[in-house]
Amino acid sequence: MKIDDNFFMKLAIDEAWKYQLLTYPNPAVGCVVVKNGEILAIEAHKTAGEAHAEVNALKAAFLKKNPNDLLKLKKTSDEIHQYLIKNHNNFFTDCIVYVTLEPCNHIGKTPACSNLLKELKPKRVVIAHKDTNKEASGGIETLKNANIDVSLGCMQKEAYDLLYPFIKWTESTFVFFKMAMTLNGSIDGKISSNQTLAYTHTLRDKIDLMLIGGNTVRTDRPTLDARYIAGRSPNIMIYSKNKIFDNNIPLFKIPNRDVFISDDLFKLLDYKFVMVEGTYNLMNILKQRIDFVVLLVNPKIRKGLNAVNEIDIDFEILHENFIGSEKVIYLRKKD
Ligand SMILES: NC(=O)C1=CN([C@@H]2O[C@H](COP(=O)(O)OP(=O)(O)OC[C@H]3O[C@@H](n4cnc5c(N)ncnc54)[C@H](OP(=O)(O)O)[C@@H]3O)[C@@H](O)[C@H]2O)C=CC1
Ligand SMILES: Nc1c(N[C@@H]2O[C@H](COP(=O)(O)O)[C@@H](O)[C@H]2O)[nH]c(=O)[nH]c1=O
Repeated sequence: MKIDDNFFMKLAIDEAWKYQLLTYPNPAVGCVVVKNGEILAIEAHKTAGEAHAEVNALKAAFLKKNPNDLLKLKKTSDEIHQYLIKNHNNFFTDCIVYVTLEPCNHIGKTPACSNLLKELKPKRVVIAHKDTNKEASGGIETLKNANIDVSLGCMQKEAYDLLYPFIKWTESTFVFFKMAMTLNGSIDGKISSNQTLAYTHTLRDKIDLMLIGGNTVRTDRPTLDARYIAGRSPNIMIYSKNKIFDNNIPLFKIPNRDVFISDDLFKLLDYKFVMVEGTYNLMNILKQRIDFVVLLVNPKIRKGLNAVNEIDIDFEILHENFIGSEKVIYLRKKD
């Protein structure tokens, strides 16, 4: 294996995928810091409002070599920025920083990463993809103006796949289809472990709208909240021609959220970040509208409903992660 820019950038991309969709409305971003060939930090942006990937990585890199430094007490992005700018002691001048997205150039909920890098003056900054968001872009210019060597375009295709949900929800609506199954394709009953259900509930907590099929509501009588993480219950659209559902189904009893029944899929376009919880009936109906499929696979074989259907779709695997001993697979339909 060649230890080159692609190698380090791949580490940054893989780290960012661990938080894919969880950073909404921000993009998933990863960052690696290398000092004289040694990897000091592999970090990511984890949730909106908290430190960006670069800030987490620069902090971790500095602490790797200065483990008792007061920096370890600095928690917020603001505090880390200010501390590093005052106390970097030229630590980063022989470092290369790999980042999957152009460092932000604006002050949002956190200060600008381009300004921090400008002050720390790493030897080189390698960037996979330009920022598509006009408000935050311009980081490359800022770094170049500070005489920092910048390379752009390393692993751009992979970085684009990583960035795609952000591009889509910024411009219009990003729709992903979440489905849980066993190895032999059973889709009914409790398939996922509690750890994977907590991941599902974390997604429920982040989205603007959940779409669910009418049969699922009638058969499963679901709750569709985020109780595994004590999170926010999503607003729900039930896709059905039928306007009457049993009011005693638990999902109707959850306070502080909207539930509506509709046969109009254009309603999805009123939202930016939509999760469909479904299987093959709904996937077939929605196949032209789905951006990603998020498949949760529990490696067990069980008897159960194996939703065979007149369905024919080819996918590209974009990424795979483990959640404990289960797999989460991110797929995109091939054209
Ligand atoms: N393992 C997992 O992750 C999951 C498993 N499931 C299971 O899978 C089974 C199948 O679920 P799934 O494939 O998601 O889909 P569903 O069978 O729940 O949903 C399909 C829905 O589409 C509606 N529909 C079809 N055409 C139209 C139209 N033209 N206008 C309006 N509505 C329309 C039907 O509505 P109508 O009500 O009018 O018939 C039907 O309720 C469920 O019963 C559930 O048990 C479900 C979700 C996740
Ligand atoms: N069984 C199953 C899923 N099933 C989905 O969860 C719904 C039930 O939600 P709730 O009533 O809130 O528990 C069910 O109708 C279906 O949409 N999802 C998963 O990630 N893993 C699982 O094992």
